[in-house]
Amino acid sequence: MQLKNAQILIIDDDEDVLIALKLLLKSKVKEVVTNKNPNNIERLMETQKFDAVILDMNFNGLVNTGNEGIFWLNKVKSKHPDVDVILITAYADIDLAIRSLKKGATDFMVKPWKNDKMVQTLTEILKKVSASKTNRVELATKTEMVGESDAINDVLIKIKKVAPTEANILILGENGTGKELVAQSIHENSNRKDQPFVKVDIGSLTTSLFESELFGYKKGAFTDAKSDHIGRFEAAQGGTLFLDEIGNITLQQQSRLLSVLQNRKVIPLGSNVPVPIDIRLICATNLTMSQLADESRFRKDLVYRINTVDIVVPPLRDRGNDITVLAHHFADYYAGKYGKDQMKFSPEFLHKIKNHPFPGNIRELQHALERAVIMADESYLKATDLAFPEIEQSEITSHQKPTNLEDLEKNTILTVIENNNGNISKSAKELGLTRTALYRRLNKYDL
Ligand SMILES: Nc1ncnc2c1ncn2[C@@H]1O[C@H](COP(=O)(O)OP(=O)(O)OP(=O)(O)O)[C@@H](O)[C@H]1O
Repeated sequence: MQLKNAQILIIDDDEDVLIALKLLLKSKVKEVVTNKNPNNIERLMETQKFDAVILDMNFNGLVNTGNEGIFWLNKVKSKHPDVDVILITAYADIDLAIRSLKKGATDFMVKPWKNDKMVQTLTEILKKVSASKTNRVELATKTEMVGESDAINDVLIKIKKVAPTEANILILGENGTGKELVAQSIHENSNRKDQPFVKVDIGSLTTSLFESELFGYKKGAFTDAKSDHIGRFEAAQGGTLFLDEIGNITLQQQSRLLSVLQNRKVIPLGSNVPVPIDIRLICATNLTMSQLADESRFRKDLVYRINTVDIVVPPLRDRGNDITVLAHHFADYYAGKYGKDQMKFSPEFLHKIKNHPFPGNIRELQHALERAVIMADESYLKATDLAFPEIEQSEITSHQKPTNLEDLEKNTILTVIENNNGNISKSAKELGLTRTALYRRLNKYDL
């Protein structure tokens, strides 16, 4: 990344430091946000994406041990491992420098810093590829698989292991979790990457289309067969065939598929000449393994055949902070697509997104963000810009809805503040509280 595109957060309780750094960096980077209170770091970093944080080490004027800096460094790194942190301190201390570097700081500066050294350090840090800074598994993929959670990292580790093999892969996961993206990643990281990747939504093929689509046909094989047509198996020759929604095919279709996979040959309709096929097979389904094991629904021998290795893609609700990371990713993407400024999130927007169960997973989040970016009047996404489709809402089971009193109170407070455009006095009045009582509740719920 180039310095001019970077967004930098500076946290220091010394106003003069904040002003000096802002003046130095303002014209060189995309955005500089300054703040005096380290307690605000978490909120700031959730509502906006930062590429680097410049962090003071001594917030308590009385004790200059630097421990506070390391405490806040740990906080930043635990939630945002990709973000570079440069620590600054007025007290040169080599032990402290080494300690902070071991704890994940990218660099360390002593006050007063030299302006050109600060700019040079930032430039060099941002130039580095993020892959070298985290233990996230990096894959060669055209479509980026965004996410920092352990759950998605486990999937990436598995992809990296299985991709170079010829093993048949079965991908399991709820709708919209990214199964197709996983299949593409496997192909793009395999030895077949320069050959075709062919996707067939096999679950939606009617009985009559099943064979002609998959195995092809010869001219005259049936009334509408005006010319020869190669099937998807042949189209994927040398590459990867991705059969999506495999759990939805009939027992008869399963037996046809099994025989092709066993013989590694297809016979196009209207022909009696078998065509040898060389494909790597990846299948996907939103059924669980135990549903697939139900023999009245799915042939056991076919399950064995398609499933040398299985990869389970976790639902979004089990991916922790990935919801925020993906939301920023889609907000940036759609802001670019629709020619808008980069979007920031209001705390209420963030709260709403973090508390939605996302039954439609990443696809639902993606659509919600696209809509929010389109509807937003300014470059600040508010909770009211966020709407979740009825179709997904109906799938939310009652136990996922907030039922405890604290959640209800929290949601009511957020809605009222939003309706009053963030005006605390008006919101307190509407809620029948004093301003202090409202602030106490905002504090209690970390809002
Ligand atoms: N980790 C990710 N990072 C960025 N985008 C993602 C990620 N995972 C999924 N997506 C996006 O979410 C959408 C849904 O993903 P995908 O089609 O791969 O899901 P799926 O599980 O195959 O869905 P279905 O079961 O409905 O076929 C796509 O637009 C995809 O690009």
